[in-house]
Amino acid sequence: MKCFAENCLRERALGQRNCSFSLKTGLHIPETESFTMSHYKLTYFNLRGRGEIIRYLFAYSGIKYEDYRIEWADWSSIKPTIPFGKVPILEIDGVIIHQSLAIARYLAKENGVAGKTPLEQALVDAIVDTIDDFMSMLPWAEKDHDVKQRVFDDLLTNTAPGLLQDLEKFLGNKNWLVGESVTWADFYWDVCSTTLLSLKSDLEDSNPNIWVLKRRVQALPAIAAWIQQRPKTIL
Ligand SMILES: N[C@@H](CCC(=O)N[C@@H](CS)C(=O)NCC(=O)O)C(=O)O
Repeated sequence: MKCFAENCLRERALGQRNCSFSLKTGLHIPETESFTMSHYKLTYFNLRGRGEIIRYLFAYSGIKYEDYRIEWADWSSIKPTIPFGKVPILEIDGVIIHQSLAIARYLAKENGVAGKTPLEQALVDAIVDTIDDFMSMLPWAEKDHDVKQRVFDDLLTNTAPGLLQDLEKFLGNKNWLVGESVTWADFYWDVCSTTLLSLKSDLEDSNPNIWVLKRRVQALPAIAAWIQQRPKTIL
């Protein structure tokens, strides 16, 4: 039987721990024969988009996963097979989780970057949701090119600076957005700000501390390696 002792979960996912679980004693028993490594399959498009925060968490944790990237041409036939019809989804040993932030939060909890206490976790979630509120206002799927351009310009010029100022204030002189160590809120800031800068590079001209934070995230060895090796896509 698989061991679910808390301190074994991460090592098991990494394939570093072989253990089983005694129903008699409730303790884990280091053994090899019962060991099975979870299989993770991420399904998304060939974009950073809403899949990238999940890829960051896999990169940071070192857990192996299948990074399945759907071709646009295949999407209409794949969509009906996906629960709720949207991606990203993450399959873990046959269980499917949908919603990018639910997936990311799960991986963050499993890998110790969700915040150290319930209060920190609430603050991390609040920052992620605040950034996500803005990213979700951008009309990604708008068909009318002129309307899309106009709304993007308006949001990036008139709304984004206020958000960045608020984040700068929240961060203050701290190294990380929440607590004493990196959390997935820092990852989400890096992922989303990369997209924002690709749309409007002069956003970097003010609010210096949040851009220092971005460089701090990108300097984490596992994240730096992922950025270097990931497929190059526009978004
Ligand atoms: N809130 C969802 C949004 C999911 C979503 O809208 N996904 C888009 C791609 S970013 C999608 O599947 N679009 C294709 C479609 O709706 O047919 C999440 O964060 O996962």
